[in-house]
Amino acid sequence: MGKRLLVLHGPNLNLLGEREGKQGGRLADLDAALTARATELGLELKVVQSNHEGVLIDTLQAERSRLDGVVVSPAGLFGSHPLMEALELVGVPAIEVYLERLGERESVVADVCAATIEGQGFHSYLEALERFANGDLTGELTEEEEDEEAEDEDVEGDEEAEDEAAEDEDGVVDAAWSGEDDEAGEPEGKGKGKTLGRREKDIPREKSLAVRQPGALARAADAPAKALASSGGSRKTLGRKVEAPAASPAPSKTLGRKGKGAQGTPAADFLSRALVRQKIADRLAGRLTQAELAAWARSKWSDVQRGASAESGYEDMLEDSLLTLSSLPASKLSDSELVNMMTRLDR
Ligand SMILES: O=C1C[C@@](O)(C(=O)O)C[C@@H](O)[C@@H]1O
Repeated sequence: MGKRLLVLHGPNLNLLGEREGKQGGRLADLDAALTARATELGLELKVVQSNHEGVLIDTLQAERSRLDGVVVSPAGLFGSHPLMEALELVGVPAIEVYLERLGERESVVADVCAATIEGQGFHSYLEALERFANGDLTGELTEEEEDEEAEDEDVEGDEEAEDEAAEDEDGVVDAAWSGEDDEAGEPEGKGKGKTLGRREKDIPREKSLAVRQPGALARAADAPAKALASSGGSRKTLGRKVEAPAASPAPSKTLGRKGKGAQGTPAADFLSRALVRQKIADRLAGRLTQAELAAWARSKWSDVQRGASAESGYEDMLEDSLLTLSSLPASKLSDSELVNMMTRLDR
């Protein structure tokens, strides 16, 4: 059984892409891309969107006993203390994602998440899935350490499968994960008997993956460092902003239209895998139309023919990708084909 992840989409993400009036880049496209990637990675997903903080929290609590991880996209609830507390209480490793950059907005939810991935459109979520799959939640492990994590999880996964076989007898787990209308708010006591508010040492290793959930005390100590890492320099104390970031861009109020922040943004004039991935992510998030992406790819391809340099060792891969993307309006690549291309460009 693969790892089970809960993807929580926060308020207004049900309207993703609609405000722009463009085709594509909607929540259904995002969910399709997530499902496709999860299948490739051997992950099991449950995806819930709600405009209500309480429903997100109820879902977390109801699902907690069967989760290996949470991908939380708080959207406007980035400052939610109740959501942060729920994540901490359920003690399941979580990664926080945003389509756009947070900019000056201070996430409280970040305090209990292993990582925040922002500003990469759909790719923010896809990156989170990949991190859960390889066990490197912070994206900081070396390849060797990643392999060790994966090996450990294989062994522990076998043991867990035996436990689950017994639990599945009542049908609760399977029904909840295959049913479309699984209601939030399942009564307590149906799960595996894990307790809320578990301390770090009680979290089974396979649940903790590469990173432990910080407890309340650890959070106070860790928060400034993590806040610095994820917000580009601003400091915070448990979600309260102390000092505005010096050179942070203005907060973005739009859905899926910007997201081109400095952190991790590839240089636009140098052809790299990161740049092509970014353009595909822009397309998937509705920031670029098919025609715009194709025009961009054609012009980059022409630049390369005229001798412009490209990321060393990946010239052929980049040229092939540009050629494929150039004919986008004619060939109409599906979202999952675009996601696959991003994945190839990530290797
Ligand atoms: O809907 C959105 C997009 C967003 O959720 C993001 O992921 O970047 C951030 C929210 O503030 C905004 O309302």
